[in-house]
Amino acid sequence: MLPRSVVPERRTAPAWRRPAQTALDRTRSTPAKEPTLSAHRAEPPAFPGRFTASGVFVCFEGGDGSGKSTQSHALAEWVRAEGFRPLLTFEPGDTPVGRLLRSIVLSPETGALADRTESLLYAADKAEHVETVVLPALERGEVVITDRYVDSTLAYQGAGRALQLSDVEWVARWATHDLRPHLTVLLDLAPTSGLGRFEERDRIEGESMEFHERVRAGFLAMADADPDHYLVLDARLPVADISAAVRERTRPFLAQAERVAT
Ligand SMILES: Nc1ncnc2c1ncn2[C@@H]1O[C@H](COP(=O)(O)OP(=O)(O)OP(=O)(O)O)[C@@H](O)[C@H]1O
Ligand SMILES: Cc1cn([C@H]2C[C@H](O)[C@@H](COP(=O)(O)O)O2)c(=O)[nH]c1=O
Repeated sequence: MLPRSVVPERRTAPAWRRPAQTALDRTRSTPAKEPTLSAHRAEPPAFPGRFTASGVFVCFEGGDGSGKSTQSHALAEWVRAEGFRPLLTFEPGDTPVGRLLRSIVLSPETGALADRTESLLYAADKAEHVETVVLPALERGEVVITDRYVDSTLAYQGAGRALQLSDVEWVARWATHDLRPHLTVLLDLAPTSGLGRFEERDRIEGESMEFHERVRAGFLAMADADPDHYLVLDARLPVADISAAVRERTRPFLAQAERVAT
């Protein structure tokens, strides 16, 4: 090994370490460089939200059993029929490490977890998901449809658990590069109805009704605060009616997706 004094200082990263420009670099609200550590200390960074200019990012949110999976599949089918490429995905668990995280957070055998541990495990799943699945697909101009995203952690860990919402949000926004869906569809349903749609309960579904009521209120508050990016639908409506409303709100965004070559 060379002594430190003769190792030339590298002022810029070598080309192989410099990331290529991504869809995220071309978002509408883009601090291209991470603030320095001292900047973080002086002024906590705000999270204004970043929306990619390529591809379309649609998210389904709502309580357990509200119909997210049914509707995400229906939207993906329609997107394909319209001549675009859908990428159907979900949180937690749609990456190799995410599968392990999912089994930890959802398996009843895990038992009690510290609220912060649970929050960080979900955040880790999101970080991996955004970096390896969501962003690359948006970069390719695809229509990414995710069953749950950051709002789920804001509702379940932020409103449901005894954690400071702003802390949960900071971690989740940081984990996801503050990437936001162009549209979030909130399927609103009373927890008694949603949980009544199936018999088995995972670790989170097994929480009290008060917990699930706080989660529902958390989702509704987020949608209320930002109507431009949310579509709230009554999840008791017939499946076909919900699908039609979702298609109508999604259609204008397809202009920024890549058509499949024919
Ligand atoms: N609009 C609807 N009306 C009545 N039943 C519905 C409706 N949408 C979905 N369902 C039924 O409710 C159950 C749960 O639906 P689905 O799996 O799509 O919900 P989910 O929100 O993805 O659930 P989870 O939170 O467990 O992931 C399924 O049996 C599905 O057929
Ligand atoms: C993404 C995310 C999810 N959860 C909870 C919500 C559900 O109870 C489960 C996921 O189960 P699903 O059948 O796949 O919907 O996890 C959460 O608490 N925090 C999150 O960030």
